[in-house]
Amino acid sequence: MILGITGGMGCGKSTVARLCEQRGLRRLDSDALIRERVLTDPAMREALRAEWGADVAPVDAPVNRARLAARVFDDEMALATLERLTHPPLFALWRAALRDAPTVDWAIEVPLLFEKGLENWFDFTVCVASSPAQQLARLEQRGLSRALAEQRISKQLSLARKIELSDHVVWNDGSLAFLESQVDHLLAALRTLR
Ligand SMILES: CC(C)(COP(=O)(O)OP(=O)(O)OC[C@H]1O[C@@H](n2cnc3c(N)ncnc32)[C@H](O)[C@@H]1O)[C@@H](O)C(=O)NCCC(=O)NCCS
Ligand SMILES: Nc1ncnc2c1ncn2[C@@H]1O[C@H](COP(=O)(O)OP(=O)(O)OP(=O)(O)O)[C@@H](O)[C@H]1O
Repeated sequence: MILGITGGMGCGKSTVARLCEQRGLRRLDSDALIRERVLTDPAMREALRAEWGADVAPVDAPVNRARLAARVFDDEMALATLERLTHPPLFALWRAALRDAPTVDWAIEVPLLFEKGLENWFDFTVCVASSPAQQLARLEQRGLSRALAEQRISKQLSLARKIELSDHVVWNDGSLAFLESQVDHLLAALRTLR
């Protein structure tokens, strides 16, 4: 079983994926793969330097993600360029992981699952959702300003549309215990469908 976990930024995708992992699924976090495997690749850093300069992708230091974010999230062409560079290596990493362990159950976090038409990778899609107030509060708590959070959220499909498109919805406005009980119910239901 391959679960695709999507949802609003900061709504709790990673938290749900970790709960799935604790319940025996293997987890892949697309943001972490981009950060740790894709943006660290020397050829990628060179491509980013050619596009946005050495203050974004220095020769002797890691890519400055805050500067890169500032360049792309207010410029649609720049965001498209970054996605064109980073998505193929991300998909190659997914493919290799799935190929190496074809019989395990997977929970894959994919922020842009519907935006990029990635449904066919997954047996089931799950949207993790919360109220806008809760979403912004959690993002602010993590140090992202309200303005930057809203700018990034505006580049994604609306949460309402993600809810409509997904097979299952986990509502994460309450306690962690409530979230855990929803994940337990969901996995029990999905396991009977296999
Ligand atoms: C711009 C970057 C460097 C900013 O890094 P940063 O550490 O600040 O954020 P991080 O990668 O942890 O992403 C946090 C959240 O931002 C949102 N986000 C990331 N990329 C995008 C994007 N292309 N479009 C809309 N929202 C995005 C997602 O909700 C994600 O969960 C980074 O997000 C990036 O390289 N993005 C492009 C790759 C991508 O499209 N990733 C999503 C693959 S499904
Ligand atoms: N039910 C909850 N109760 C309390 N805190 C929570 C709950 N769910 C998530 N959080 C916290 O909210 C923050 C955002 O959650 P998480 O990182 O799982 O979201 P995300 O959707 O993966 O975010 P991003 O889109 O930025 O990758 C984290 O600090 C997490 O610990």
